[in-house]
Amino acid sequence: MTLILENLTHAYGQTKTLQGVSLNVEKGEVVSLLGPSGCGKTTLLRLVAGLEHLKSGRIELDGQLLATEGHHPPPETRPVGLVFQEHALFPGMNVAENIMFGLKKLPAAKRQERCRELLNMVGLAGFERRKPGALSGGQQQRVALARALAPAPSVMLLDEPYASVDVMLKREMREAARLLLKQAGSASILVTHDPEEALEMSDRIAIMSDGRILQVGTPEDIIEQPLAPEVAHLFGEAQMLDGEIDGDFLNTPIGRFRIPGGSSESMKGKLYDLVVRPTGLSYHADPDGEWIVRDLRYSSTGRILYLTGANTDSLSVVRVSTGFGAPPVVGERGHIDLLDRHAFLFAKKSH
Ligand SMILES: Nc1ncnc2c1ncn2[C@@H]1O[C@H](COP(=O)(O)OP(=O)(O)OP(=O)(O)O)[C@@H](O)[C@H]1O
Repeated sequence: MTLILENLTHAYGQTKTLQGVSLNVEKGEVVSLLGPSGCGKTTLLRLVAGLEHLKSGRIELDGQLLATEGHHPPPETRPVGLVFQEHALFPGMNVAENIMFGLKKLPAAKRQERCRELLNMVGLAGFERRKPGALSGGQQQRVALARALAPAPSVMLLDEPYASVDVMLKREMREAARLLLKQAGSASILVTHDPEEALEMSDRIAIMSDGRILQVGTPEDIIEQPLAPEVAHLFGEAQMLDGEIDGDFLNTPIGRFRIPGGSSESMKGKLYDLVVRPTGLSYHADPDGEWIVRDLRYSSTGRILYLTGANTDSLSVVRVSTGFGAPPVVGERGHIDLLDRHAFLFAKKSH
């Protein structure tokens, strides 16, 4: 076990930012913190980096205490590499000088050897003498990654590093960065609010909300077995609907759905959140059906149908995934079935 965060709390004045966060990150593992703006992701990174003082809890690295209440070693003494969105390369230094900045303790020959190695790793051999201003955004980001990795830190912290990169480049950079981080063997934490980025980059994802971690798991766990509506809602174009159990059906404002396997006695009359992805529903045409096809869209994984309830005036749609067979006709009626996968019922908490 490399990095252990234990029951961390933090507040800026009266605002509680972290409320008892615990997380372990193994050597060579990439863990993403995923959650909405303001949930405390950056604060968690800043605590590990030493840019904020911990109010309570402890941070351990390789069995050694790194920080706790009253013990805050300064950032430059921590074996931590940082990559932020605004990559903060030194504009007056060339690429090689930027990368070698954290290697001052090494003899010059070793420094240059490490710099060459890193430039090869990030695919920028030959760019040594360029100034950051003469590089593309993607190249600057790779230099920032090389600079952070140069001293071989035990921990790498990345805060929305690809937020300003265009979509096509983003995928390539994420793949390359993940391989580099795995190769470097650091315990890495990546902050993002983009579920796709978390899925592409991570061995595990920690879903955060309001200063707490709601769930930690592999991408597969998080997608297939979400433990809270907020978690289920993040992935795969999910929709969240309020509903009340009525026999074996869930009545929602936009229509009713049969519950696969029926409802149990204890569910009857209770309020639920239904979180459903288009892939969690199936459709078949039926002139007596309770749903009307309003629109459809082609996607790389099949067609998405947009349906409204035939017995409501609501124009709110439910999205249903179908295959590539003959498309339904706009205006036709049909049935929708909730499937066992990708449709999740969560009992509403009573207040
Ligand atoms: N220096 C500060 N002083 C006071 N409040 C702060 C400070 N930094 C952050 N906060 C507040 O703490 C909360 C958590 O902020 P934090 O930056 O950790 O969230 P985040 O999840 O990283 O958000 P984002 O995705 O927008 O960067 C927010 O309510 C924010 O307004």
